[in-house]
Amino acid sequence: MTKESESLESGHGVQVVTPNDEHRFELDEDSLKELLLRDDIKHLPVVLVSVAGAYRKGKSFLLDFFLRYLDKTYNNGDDNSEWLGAPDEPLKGFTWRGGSERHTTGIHLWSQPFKASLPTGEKVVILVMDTQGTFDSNSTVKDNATVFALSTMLSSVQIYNLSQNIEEDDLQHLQLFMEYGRVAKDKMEGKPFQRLQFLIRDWSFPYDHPYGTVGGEQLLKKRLMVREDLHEELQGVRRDIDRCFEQVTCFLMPHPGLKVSTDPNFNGRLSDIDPEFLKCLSELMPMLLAPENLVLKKIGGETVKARDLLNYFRTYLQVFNSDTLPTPTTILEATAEANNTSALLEARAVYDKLMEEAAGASMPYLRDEMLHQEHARALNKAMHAFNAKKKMGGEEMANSFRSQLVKSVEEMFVHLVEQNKAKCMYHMFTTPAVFAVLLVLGYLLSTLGELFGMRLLASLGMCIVFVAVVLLAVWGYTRMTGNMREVGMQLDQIAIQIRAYAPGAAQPKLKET
Ligand SMILES: Nc1nc2c(ncn2[C@@H]2O[C@H](COP(=O)(O)OP(=O)(O)OP(=O)(O)O)[C@@H](O)[C@H]2O)c(=O)[nH]1
Ligand SMILES: [Mg+2]
Repeated sequence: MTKESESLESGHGVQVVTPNDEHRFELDEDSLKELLLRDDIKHLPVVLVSVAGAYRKGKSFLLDFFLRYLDKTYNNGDDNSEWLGAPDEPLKGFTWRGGSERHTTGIHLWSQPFKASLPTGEKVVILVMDTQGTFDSNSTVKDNATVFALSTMLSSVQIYNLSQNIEEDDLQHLQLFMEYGRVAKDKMEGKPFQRLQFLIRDWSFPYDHPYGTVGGEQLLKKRLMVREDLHEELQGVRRDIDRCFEQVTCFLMPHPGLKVSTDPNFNGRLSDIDPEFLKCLSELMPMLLAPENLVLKKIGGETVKARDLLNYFRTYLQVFNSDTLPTPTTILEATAEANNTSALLEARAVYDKLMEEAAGASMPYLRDEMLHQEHARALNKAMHAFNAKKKMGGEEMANSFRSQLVKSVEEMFVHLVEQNKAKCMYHMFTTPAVFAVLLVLGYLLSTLGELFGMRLLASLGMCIVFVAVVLLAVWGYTRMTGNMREVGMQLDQIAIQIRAYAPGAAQPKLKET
């Protein structure tokens, strides 16, 4: 399914992960498939921007500005100067609200993916993720860790939304991935995660560090500095953050004004927001979302495509739905399996495409040896595609997935052989029947011509009879002797074409591959 004309108004947040009463998380696979397997995006590399952090800190609110920026930049041409919108326009998108009770639960993705081109010309798709706030009174430590871990592992840009400052606790919450990252680092190419963006809301000390990137970098340097006097564990977290993320940045946001934080009737309109906050938003958006700053999701050194993401969602949900938090080794093994599965599915798609072109349901009958040749060629190409992908989990795991690929392809081939035979059987009956009907029609035409003294009609009838007899004889010869198979196939095609003119006649639909 392709959705060409989308406006922000018609989009909505899709809850793809929902917590249940037993503190487990359920994946809405159907919704996820509808989004990730769209024909126009499933093959595109993914940029996944997520916002995570404590509850009631303006995450969903901020994401709605992301959506406005993305919509103006990627759906409405090049000029995005007016992206902030009109002064009294209510802020829509992911639902947000005031009050002290938590609002967003589980994980939501925006229903409209944004298609973009990198400066290199490469086409990518940008997905936006909103997450459940952590540390509300309904969630356990495991719930919090799960949502945070899922969003960090699935995103290429994790925006860590913090209120007022970077505290030691905030760094501690990154511990689980840091341990994972440490284990993963030795087993995969490159750093396990891409970009970690600290976003400090309501920064109140611009005289220490100014709002925006400059102050953010100063603060980050201070907070992440590995000082000798720090406890061993605290030094470890700092080192791990650096080891695990390709890029760690920080941005200081001013307070948005009292209307935003305290007015129950505030609807997000710009005129109620402090201009300094809007100025900083205008600095932050291109820093994260302009084409030259987009960060692709990579796992095990391999770029993740939209359809692969489905696989990773499934895998991570399964891993995190155990009774206790999974160990880094368990997560790593699951990641390696998902990574091999993606390579397998991509290779299988290569085989399917080539065989569809050569012997798909709509293609004519193919001689047995040619069908085998096509199969060998397609399998070879599929193997090549599988081998070309960087894979985690070592040679042993890759071998096991390689065998699975061969097995699934061979099963498919059995089906293709049957389908091909069915096409042959179809012609076995159809072709002689068409030529026989032609013969009878010719005979009738010549008899009528004789009867009414119309010699031209009689001669035409005899010609048709003659041609039909020759066609029948040649076709019979090719079938009985197996000689001149190309000629036989040509005759089958001629019969199909003649039959297409017959009223109400159509070739029966053969089973789709
Ligand atoms: N103080 C302050 N309030 C903000 C800021 N941005 C948004 N708000 C307000 O914070 C409240 C909560 O906003 P949401 O976007 O729903 O917060 P959230 O983090 O998504 O909350 P949960 O979904 O419950 O985790 C709203 O009343 C917003 O107007 C900010 O930068 N500072
Ligand atoms: Mg929210």
